[in-house]
Amino acid sequence: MIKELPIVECIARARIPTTIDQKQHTYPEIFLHLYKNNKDNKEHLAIVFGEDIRSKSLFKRKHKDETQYERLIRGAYIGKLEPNRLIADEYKGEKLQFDEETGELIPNFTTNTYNKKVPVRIHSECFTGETAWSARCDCGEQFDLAGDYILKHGPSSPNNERHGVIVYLRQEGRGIGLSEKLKAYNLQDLGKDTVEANLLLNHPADARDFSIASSILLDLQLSEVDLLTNNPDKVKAIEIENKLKCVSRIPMVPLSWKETSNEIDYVDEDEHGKHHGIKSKEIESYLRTKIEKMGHLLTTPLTLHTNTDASSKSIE
Ligand SMILES: Nc1nc2c(ncn2[C@@H]2O[C@H](COP(=O)(O)OP(=O)(O)OP(=O)(O)O)[C@@H](O)[C@H]2O)c(=O)[nH]1
Ligand SMILES: [Zn+2]
Repeated sequence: MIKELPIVECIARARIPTTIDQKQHTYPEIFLHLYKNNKDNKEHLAIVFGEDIRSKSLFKRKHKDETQYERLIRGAYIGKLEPNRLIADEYKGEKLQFDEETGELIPNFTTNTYNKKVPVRIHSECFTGETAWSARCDCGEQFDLAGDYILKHGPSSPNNERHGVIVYLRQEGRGIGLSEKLKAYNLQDLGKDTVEANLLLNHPADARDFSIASSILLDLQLSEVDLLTNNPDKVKAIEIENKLKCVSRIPMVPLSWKETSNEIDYVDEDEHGKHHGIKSKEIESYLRTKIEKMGHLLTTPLTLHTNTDASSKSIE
């Protein structure tokens, strides 16, 4: 069955110098792409590692009279921005060419887009976990791990720039929004698990739609990805026949499980050789529910379960 894909358009892109990878003192630059789409009115994002991964819709000429300055300002330029630069489509002997009819970029061998297989994380917004230090979930940790993974394992170009993408979807609370998620948290404190709480509020266990992520990856002209996730639904949801393939799944093992699992080789250790993951009774129950009720592909460590039958279960 051919999936009907949302239409996405990258409306702006900007270079972000980062604070990540501090141990190696390389501080890589990333390129933040902001998208609009025809399905919801949210501004979804792609955090792109690799200057030469190019968004088709960003580079396309908006109209015949679009000026070079307008293109520079919305981020549709090659090379680097520097004071007094005036031309977006040319840089150090490279020149973009466009189809006169459609305004689309014509790929050529100097200005081609990077289209090899890259690691990708599809991440859903979580204000509580990413901003408010919540120990109820591992979203902040997963976000950081995805960046660390790309910087260690993403394919590199001759200038040592790693390639990968984090698609950041504005689907707070698995799509139910922050206010409903806060109500769900109160239900969880009343003894319900994360799935039961959603259902009691008349929401599905997971209200998300990952098709916008597929459209964004296709717009970035990627056709093969390694997906960083434990969620089998995401793998199924983002694949598009003959266009977008998930070649392999990279498990996201919680850092606090590191002592019982040797699956992470891309995280910096502290001076004592330790990693510091989230430890709380809430995260235990959050992860347990994901594994037992949402089919997440994690091998459960013994400490996670009170009942011995479940404790020996290996789901992968
Ligand atoms: N409704 C609800 N949403 C939650 C709760 N805890 C976290 N979330 C949301 O769950 C989403 C986390 O999703 P992700 O980490 O991207 O994906 P996932 O389905 O957990 O799968 P992974 O790729 O394995 O991490 C975010 O939108 C969070 O805001 C909760 O208790 N209830
Ligand atoms: Zn979260």
